[in-house]
Amino acid sequence: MEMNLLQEATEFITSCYQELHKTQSEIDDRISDIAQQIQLDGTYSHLAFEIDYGAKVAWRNSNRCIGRLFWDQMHTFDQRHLETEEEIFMAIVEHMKYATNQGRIRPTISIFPPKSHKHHVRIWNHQLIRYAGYQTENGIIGDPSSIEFTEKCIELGWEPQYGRFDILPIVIQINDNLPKLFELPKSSTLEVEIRHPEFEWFQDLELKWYGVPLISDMALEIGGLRYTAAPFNGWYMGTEIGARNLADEERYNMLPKIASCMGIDTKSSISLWKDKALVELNIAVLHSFREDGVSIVDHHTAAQQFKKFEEKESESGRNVTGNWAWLIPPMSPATTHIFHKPYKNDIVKPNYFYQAKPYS
Ligand code: HEM
Ligand SMILES: N=C(Nc1cccc(CNC[C@@H]2CCCN2)c1)c1cccs1
Repeated sequence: MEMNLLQEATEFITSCYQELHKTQSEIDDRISDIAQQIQLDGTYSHLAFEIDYGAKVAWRNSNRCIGRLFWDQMHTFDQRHLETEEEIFMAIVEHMKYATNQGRIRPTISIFPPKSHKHHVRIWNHQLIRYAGYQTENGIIGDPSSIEFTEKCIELGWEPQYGRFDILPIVIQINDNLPKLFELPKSSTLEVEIRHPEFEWFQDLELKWYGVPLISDMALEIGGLRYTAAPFNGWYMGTEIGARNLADEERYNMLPKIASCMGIDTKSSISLWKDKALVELNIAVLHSFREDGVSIVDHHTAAQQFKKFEEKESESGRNVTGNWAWLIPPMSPATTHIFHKPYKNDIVKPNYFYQAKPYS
């Protein structure tokens, strides 16, 4: 059933204040204060501790996330006072430097003004750091999943470089103004060159990936308010890079090349050449990040951490919700406990949600 703003706010304040061991009278006072704000203004605003807690619980409620053990250890940058695209871009660079931390990645979220009648902030990027993709007459260059957004950037004046790993500009739009483009400084985009611990030839593939995954296109919903620009980061699980981004046929499609460099017959599947290439690519990703001191987790360790999360949640008297198809890793899924049990995919708020693309 559809809840109105006051009902959503009441539900959030009640659960948030109870979990923070506040008194019933504090809850009642806060709710009547919010009711007054909504009466007067049609909306309300969160206190700093409410928004910090809401962002953490939204992570705890993210059914597709295997990394939730650390849900209460995230840094929140409260940037709700910022008004211009330039200020927002500077805050994004500050977030990236803080989160990167020379490789010892810190889970971090920056929260820009929520959607209201006055303003609506959108970051057009899917992730703050991502490689461009180009459809050219002799094939695709770069990341195929970025082709549409790259074309948009070029339309808005961005100069294409037609390389395999060109970092895209940040595109920020406020209300219906023309979106503004900003180039990221090199110092804010740590990258890892992929090499293999045994195969010398691996580095000749000239593969690399960026160190910090920073999702910037999801909306954070807390107590009925929608934060449409709230970029967040954690660290990578190795399979995201090694079993999807560099492996998928519609991404960098590296498995045939790796298998042939390994001298494996790729003509028939029965040699399991794809699987052998996949394992070595993932070994290379984990090895390179680890050797460069950039945080990363292998899918076995991540699954163990998720198990601990499940145990901690039940100790706290909370049910764990999850999306099984997303929680199992894309490599050797049945070697994790996740594969062998069901999860209820109920949607609980606060949470992070997809939102309509701001461009067509
Ligand atoms: C700290 C390390 C973290 C790790 C290793 C991790 C791992 C993952 C992985 C592997 C996925 C699946 C992504 C995919 O298959 O495309 C995922 C999904 C997700 N994670 Fe985490 N995560 C971490 C931190 C976070 C943080 C800090 C947040 C938010 C505050 C978060 C929120 C989410 C959400 C919302 C999804 C679903 C995204 C979608 O539906 O497309 N995660 N996570
Ligand atoms: N390790 C991460 N991976 C991650 C998390 C959320 C979303 C995504 C991107 N998911 C969408 C892509 C594109 C289609 C299927 N996967 C990656 C994190 C990103 C930000 C915080 S943790």
